[in-house]
Amino acid sequence: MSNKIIIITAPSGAGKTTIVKKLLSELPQLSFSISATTRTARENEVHGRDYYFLSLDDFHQKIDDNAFAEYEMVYAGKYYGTLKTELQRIWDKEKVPMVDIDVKGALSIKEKYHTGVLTIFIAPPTLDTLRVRLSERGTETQASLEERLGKARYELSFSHEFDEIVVNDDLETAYTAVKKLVTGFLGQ
Ligand SMILES: Nc1ncnc2c1ncn2[C@@H]1O[C@H](COP(=O)(O)OP(=O)(O)OP(=O)(O)O)[C@@H](O)[C@H]1O
Ligand SMILES: Nc1nc2c(ncn2[C@@H]2O[C@H](COP(=O)(O)O)[C@@H](O)[C@H]2O)c(=O)[nH]1
Repeated sequence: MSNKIIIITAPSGAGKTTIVKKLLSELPQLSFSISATTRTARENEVHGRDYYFLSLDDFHQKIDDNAFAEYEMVYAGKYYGTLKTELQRIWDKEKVPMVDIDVKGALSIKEKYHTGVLTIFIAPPTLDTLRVRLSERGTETQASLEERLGKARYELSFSHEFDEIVVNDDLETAYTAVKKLVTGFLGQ
């Protein structure tokens, strides 16, 4: 298999992680690209499964070593990045990295790797829906929720830069649309 990459991006709360998890459970050709981050682990998150949780010093060292395919300061002064070694680890298994990252990071990878990259933007039906979903997920403080919603307005203006846009209103409908795009890209 050639070195393909699938990127799913969206404003926080649009549902990309929900869709990505289901794709990973149904398509064994895919493997989750584990990002590095300087944010602290949430309850139930495991180092090396959900993220590589790094100290700020370690993250800076990897920036200096040019170890990232892309990285961004995404929220609350915390860095998130896709390690080149992570993409290679997945390609070495003859699988396709499933990359779940923010909009700017997605645009960087698209620009850097050009061919063999499928980019899908998951759009929320409305900004109000995002607020409800993030509140009900129960992971955000009032301040972090407002930060994510503020960024969402900006990120939505980049949706046209991606190969495909899928609106996640009804989850099953959105998932079916994304799966069709992914299997088409994988050549099935
Ligand atoms: N179509 C949908 N209808 C209703 N709720 C949904 C739908 N899709 C996802 N959700 C719920 O919305 C919340 C946000 O979804 P999810 O965590 O997948 O978003 P995300 O885009 O990955 O956010 P983040 O970037 O912050 O990780 C979750 O609680 C999820 O169960
Ligand atoms: N640019 C990157 N963005 C990333 C990466 N890994 C995750 N993310 C995005 O960060 C936010 C917040 O995630 P959370 O786990 O704190 O809720 C979310 O939008 C992710 O998609 C990455 O490597 N690079």
